[in-house]
Amino acid sequence: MYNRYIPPSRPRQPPPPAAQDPPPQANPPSQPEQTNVVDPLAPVSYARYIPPRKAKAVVEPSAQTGDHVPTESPSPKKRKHATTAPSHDSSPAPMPKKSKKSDDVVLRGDSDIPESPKKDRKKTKKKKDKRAKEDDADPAVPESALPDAPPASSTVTSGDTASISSHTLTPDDLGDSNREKKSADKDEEDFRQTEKQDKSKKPKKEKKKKKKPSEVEEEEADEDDATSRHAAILAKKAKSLATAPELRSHTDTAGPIEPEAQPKPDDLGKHGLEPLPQPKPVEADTSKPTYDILPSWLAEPIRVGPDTRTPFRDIGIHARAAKFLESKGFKDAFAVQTAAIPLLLPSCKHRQGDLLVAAATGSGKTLAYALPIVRDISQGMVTRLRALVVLPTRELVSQAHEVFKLCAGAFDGRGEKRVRIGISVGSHQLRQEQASLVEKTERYDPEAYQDALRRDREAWKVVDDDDDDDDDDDAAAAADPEADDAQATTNTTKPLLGNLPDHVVEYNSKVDVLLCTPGRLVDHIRHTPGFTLHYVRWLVVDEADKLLAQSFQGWLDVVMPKLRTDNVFSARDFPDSNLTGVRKLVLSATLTRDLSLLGGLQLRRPQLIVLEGADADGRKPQTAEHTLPSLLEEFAVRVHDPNLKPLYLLELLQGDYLLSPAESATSSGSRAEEADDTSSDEESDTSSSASSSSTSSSSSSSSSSSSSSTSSSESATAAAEPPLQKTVLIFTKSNEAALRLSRLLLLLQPAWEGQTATLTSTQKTSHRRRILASFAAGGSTRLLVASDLVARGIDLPTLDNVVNYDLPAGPAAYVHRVGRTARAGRRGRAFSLVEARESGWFWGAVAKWEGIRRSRPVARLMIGVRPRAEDDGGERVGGEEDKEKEKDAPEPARFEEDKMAAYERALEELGREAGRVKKRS
Ligand SMILES: Nc1ncnc2c1ncn2[C@@H]1O[C@H](COP(=O)(O)OP(=O)(O)OP(=O)(O)O)[C@@H](O)[C@H]1O
Repeated sequence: MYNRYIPPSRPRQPPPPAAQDPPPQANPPSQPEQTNVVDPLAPVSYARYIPPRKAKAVVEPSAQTGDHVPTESPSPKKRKHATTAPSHDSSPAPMPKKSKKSDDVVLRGDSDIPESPKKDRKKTKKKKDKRAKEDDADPAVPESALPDAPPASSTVTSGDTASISSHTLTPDDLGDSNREKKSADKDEEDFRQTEKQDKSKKPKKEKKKKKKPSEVEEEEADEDDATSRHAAILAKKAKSLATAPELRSHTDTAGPIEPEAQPKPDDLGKHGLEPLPQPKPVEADTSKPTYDILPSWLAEPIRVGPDTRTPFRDIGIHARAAKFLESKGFKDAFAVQTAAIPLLLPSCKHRQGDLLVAAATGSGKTLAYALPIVRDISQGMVTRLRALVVLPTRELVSQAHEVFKLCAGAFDGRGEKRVRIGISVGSHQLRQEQASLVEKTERYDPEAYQDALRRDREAWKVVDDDDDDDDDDDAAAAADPEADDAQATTNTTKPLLGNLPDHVVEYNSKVDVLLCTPGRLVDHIRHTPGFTLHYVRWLVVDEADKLLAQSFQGWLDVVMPKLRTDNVFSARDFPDSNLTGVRKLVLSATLTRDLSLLGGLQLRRPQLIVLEGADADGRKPQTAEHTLPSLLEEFAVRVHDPNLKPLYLLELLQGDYLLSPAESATSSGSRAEEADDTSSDEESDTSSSASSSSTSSSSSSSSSSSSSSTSSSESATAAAEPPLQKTVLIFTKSNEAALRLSRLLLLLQPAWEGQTATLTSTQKTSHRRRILASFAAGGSTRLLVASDLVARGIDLPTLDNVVNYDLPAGPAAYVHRVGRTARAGRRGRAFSLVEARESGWFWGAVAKWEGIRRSRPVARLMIGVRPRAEDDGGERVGGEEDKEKEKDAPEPARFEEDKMAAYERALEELGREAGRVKKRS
């Protein structure tokens, strides 16, 4: 049943148009009426909410809606649908017709037979209504009976009533008068809302329509179209509702839909239910994970126990060289040397290819590659650049330089070529280095001279031809390093005109082996005339994980193509074997197993040597990523209060925790105890200014000289404090932290003044070298505070203790840091100060990580004085290892009061000194 809400009468004048909707540009505010009439949206919104008017006429007296009927009806003239909406008693002639329609609705609701009011409709309307009637009569209307696409525009006429009737009388709805009533009520509500919104517009529309009845007729015709469209849509819905149970029952009974049991494509099309295109099902990945398909050389490395020792003679080093080595303290070959050297000698006829070595710090990797390389080169006659050794830092270059010089001495005999070794680290100007690496001479060669002359003339011709755009080309060449490379190649392969007649310029390498940092190597490749890699047959990448992981000016991309080209016939032939090409040696204590990184090296027939013994718990050895020296002891010192960290360090340095030199020396073949200056009588082949024999004992700390302001009590303490006997390398997180800690230690212990040094990357290279030499040679320096600069590769044979005052950035850095001690078969100790917030990371990623192979677990060390539970008298618990009850001791460590007071005074003094430095700068 439908009801109609007739709004109460309102002021008749329409609201000012400008106040509600800003008028469009074409209709200025001065013509509000016209604006309303041409508004294209108005009829559409109105059409959507037209109420079922006839029904309302029938039920108007109903008590349900009676309350809403206004006492005063608006004038018929003001209402647009005076001819279409029969809600008002004063409606003119169409009113009876509408009443009849209303009756029809009621009838249809009861009898399921749609009766259409056809008589006063146009011909088209009749046809469409007839079709709608047929649809209603038969819910399973075939698709062919559906109406065509609806017209683009539609207006509302009384035909809408029929459409609404059709909606309420679908087969499913029939007999459910309550639902119909609710639906009608809802429609009525909607209409009321819409009517309220459109009220201001209606009177004008009505007025206009009254004036033009023909327009009203047209609108009625359009509304008929809309009606038929609605009817078609509803018929479609009815049809799909009718087929739905059928489909559902089919699915329920048949279980999963078989391909043949699915609805026919025609049916799916009818309902718009065509299946969407689906992606192909993903096939299950049956390939093996990468760790299972590692190349055999990586999966099955050559394993060697760390304690293996073999006389050099037994691994192919001839007697004289072996004797020379023995005289320098290298009696037997270490494990890694025992495994590697035979594979690199020409006597090895089997599988001569590239070699990768993953062996602990201090295991003697440098000698393992230096010895066979020098031996090979010593078999030749002419000096050519035959070996490139790339290292990440200057310090490592100069350290490896010493080992190569030692080996050169071992193979410097009758019938052998004296091997010349050069370094390039960027500490000198490029021009200086160029002069030390390449020699420029002139050779008499008329034929080559004529050839060079011809090329020279051709080059000038080309220059003349291209004169116009010369500038552009130069700029492009300058910006293109490849062009530089090409030019450098031409310079070295084709002789240039000399200054003397019939003479050509000739470049000769002054070195057989070049030890270099990657950046400087790239500089020489690009900018040094005559510098060529054509004859290189050894490429060593030491500390390979670092060199491959960091770009270093993309050095590998520059170097590798140079090693591929074979411009000079048989230039890379090995003298006493049938091998040719470049052999690559890749080494590190933390060697990467990342094949994508190693791929850049284009390895040929590689083999991997892994230095490893039994695990701490005696299990079968397994390949761990990193291996620590077997004689290294590790300790974790729990720092309860980070503010007191320097006191923990002081306590550690003064206590009995550190290893003494007497304790660290073992009988395992170490040459540390017989350390002497092996290089003093070596002739230097290069312009290197390295003078490792300097053993200046002066403290290097820039701030270590000032100690005058220490208090008398401190001086007294200092006088009582014996000088340090043990050697300690303390790592901090930065240069600044190293300087500060170093100064603080001296303020706390002035007696260590001449024994403490600081090493940072901000210092001059020569200064750093002096400090390191002093420390390595067992000079007066006992305490070295350093940043990570010396964490990797630096060989300090007499160093017994390492302290991680600040923890390193990662496990690999830890391995390299602690690996500065316990080298070459000596014992060593490493202490890490661990704050509470670092504890989880340290134990998880370092101390208990399976990726680090260690011969014994990391021990816990408690430092300081902690109150005893019973008497608060204080109990010294330092030195007790790994006691479960002390693991998470809640109460912080205490330090004696005089130590605390001295610490506070030292901090104050440090603050004052920092203030003075600030003022000065
Ligand atoms: N056969 C040997 N006999 C005695 N001492 C040796 C022998 N080989 C090497 N050494 C000494 O062992 C120490 C460590 O050698 P080296 O620096 O080559 O180790 P490494 O494996 O390269 O260490 P790192 O990974 O830290 O760079 C050096 O002091 C070296 O002189």
